[in-house]
Amino acid sequence: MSTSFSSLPIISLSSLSKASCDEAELLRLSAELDHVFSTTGFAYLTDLPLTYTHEDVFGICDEFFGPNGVSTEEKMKLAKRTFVPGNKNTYRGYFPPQQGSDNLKEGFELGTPSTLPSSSSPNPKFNLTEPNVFPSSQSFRTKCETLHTELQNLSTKLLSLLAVSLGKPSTFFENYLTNSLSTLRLLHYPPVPASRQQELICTPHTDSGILTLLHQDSTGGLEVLNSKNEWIPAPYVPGSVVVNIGDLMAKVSGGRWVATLHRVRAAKRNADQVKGRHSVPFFFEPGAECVVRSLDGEEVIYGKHVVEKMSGWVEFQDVIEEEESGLRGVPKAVEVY
Ligand SMILES: O=C(O)CCC(=O)C(=O)O
Ligand SMILES: [Fe+2]
Repeated sequence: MSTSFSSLPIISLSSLSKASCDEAELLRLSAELDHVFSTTGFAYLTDLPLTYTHEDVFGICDEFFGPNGVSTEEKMKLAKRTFVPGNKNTYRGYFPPQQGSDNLKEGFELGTPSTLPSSSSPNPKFNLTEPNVFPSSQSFRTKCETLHTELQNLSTKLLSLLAVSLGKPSTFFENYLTNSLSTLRLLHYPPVPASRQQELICTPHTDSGILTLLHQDSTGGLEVLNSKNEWIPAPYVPGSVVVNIGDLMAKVSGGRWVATLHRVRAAKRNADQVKGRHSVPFFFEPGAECVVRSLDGEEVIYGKHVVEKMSGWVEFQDVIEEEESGLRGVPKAVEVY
């Protein structure tokens, strides 16, 4: 159960960067993670074992979404097939703002830089293991791939700490790593007009998967729900990423950990907020064929779980057919992990 917290706890990961890690320190860190996931479900992680800075991350966003970034024409070449029926990519790539919905964000998504063996998709409309697509800039691609690799490594370390906190061997979640479908998502919420300040730009949701690591810019607006039904602001803490667990991991833990509701409201606008908001969630995901077992014995195939989660997404709708019959409507929802 989520508790009546009034701010998110901060956990230092400095011990993960040390050449030789003290066993007692790792046990303490594992207990700390267990505590936050059993109470708030959310925390800030600081002293990160990452080689790039917060500025580097948002520099990447600017390279894609900024005024000198990727042109609309090039973005549409990278758009998923739902948005551009002639394109090959179904699962990775660009998604444009959804006109007509209250959720005007655009995003660019990639999976692992490694080639994944193809897997029989639970739904023929999506190829979960398809290769990434990128704009022409090689340096943009390299930076995105580095970010993905480092966040995957960090997630791997967190998973072994979480395994220990459950009284299991540190390798307990190792089967999640084979052909992992983890997704790195660059997000841009365009600035909202003054009349819409404080309105929701990302509707309340829990993340559906295992573990999320979120880089957010300093715009603010992220809020997390506590047990008293109060929305607690989670502003940017310098040098941090926000970590939270998803519905599936809450289930894996037999309900010990909590997947907490969160949302984003448009921040009060000031002169330097012409860019809108950028955030970069990394969703740690097992492989499509991974059997995710809960402590209470339930099992789900991860690929099946993903496709079920997507049933509310715009990609899931038969847009091409609807377009052909002139019926294209407002999507039910945009992607939320
Ligand atoms: O943009 C944010 O800060 C949060 C995004 C988020 O919660 C999500 O994509 O699941
Ligand atoms: Fe989320």
